[in-house]
Amino acid sequence: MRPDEKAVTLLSPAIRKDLRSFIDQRTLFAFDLDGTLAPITSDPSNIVIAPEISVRMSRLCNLARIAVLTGRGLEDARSHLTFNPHYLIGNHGAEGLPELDGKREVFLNLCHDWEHHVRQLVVNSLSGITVENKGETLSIHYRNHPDHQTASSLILRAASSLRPSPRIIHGKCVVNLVPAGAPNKGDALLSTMKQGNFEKALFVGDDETDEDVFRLRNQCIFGIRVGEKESSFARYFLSSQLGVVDLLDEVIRTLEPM
Ligand SMILES: O=P(O)(O)OC[C@H]1O[C@H](O[C@H]2O[C@H](CO)[C@@H](O)[C@H](O)[C@H]2O)[C@H](O)[C@@H](O)[C@@H]1O
Repeated sequence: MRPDEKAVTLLSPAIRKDLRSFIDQRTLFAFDLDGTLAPITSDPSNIVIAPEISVRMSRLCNLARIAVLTGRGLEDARSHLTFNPHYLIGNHGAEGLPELDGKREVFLNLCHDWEHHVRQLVVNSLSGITVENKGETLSIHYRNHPDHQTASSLILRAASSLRPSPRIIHGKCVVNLVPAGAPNKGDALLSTMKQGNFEKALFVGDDETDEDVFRLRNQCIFGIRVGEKESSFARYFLSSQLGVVDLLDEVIRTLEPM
């Protein structure tokens, strides 16, 4: 890391102070994966959690309870993790919660049908568009199409013609289609807190799907967004993904016995 990068990746004194007085060993520490634990890359299969983050996450797993809440499918997410979280929730909240067992089949069938239609409507006619069918949800990526605006409008038009209508979540060069009524990341975090009797949680995320947690505006959740955004509901921000290292250091320092 260059010295000028280091300056902007340090936590602000305000977050540091609030964080120290909020967290303790009984807090659930929840993290998003893409854009938070791993930097964004052009190929979704090539993400890498940096060694500086891996080593700190493994340490944190021994000090407290850790959850990863990701838009990826569970098995895919697991294949990229370098530590073993105590809770792993996939598909934006639609996979991995105990209360979802009976709904899996319905979600899989819906996504199978949507994938078929989306391929016919956009993928076959536009270059650089890929559909990631993750079982319970679909992600339609347009990062590799030369005109992002045109690609996203065409994908949105196709998505809004699907029946039954999906919930549409925008993301980084991606449009996510989620079955209506499936839990979102906010629901998933609250459910995991209840399941494990956690009174408080810290959550770090970077994207629209993570706003479902920030939007709760729950005093028991310390929400931190990676990357400032005016319209975000998050209370705290890190200027970039590199700031996660300093955040983890602060958490570990606060939790470790003196
Ligand atoms: O909730 P997350 O863990 O942040 O997952 C959100 C989506 O992440 C992946 O797509 C995004 O990251 C890719 C790799 O950096 C990038 O190439 C892509 O443009 C991003 O949209 C993943 O592929 C999706 O399934 C997740 O929903």
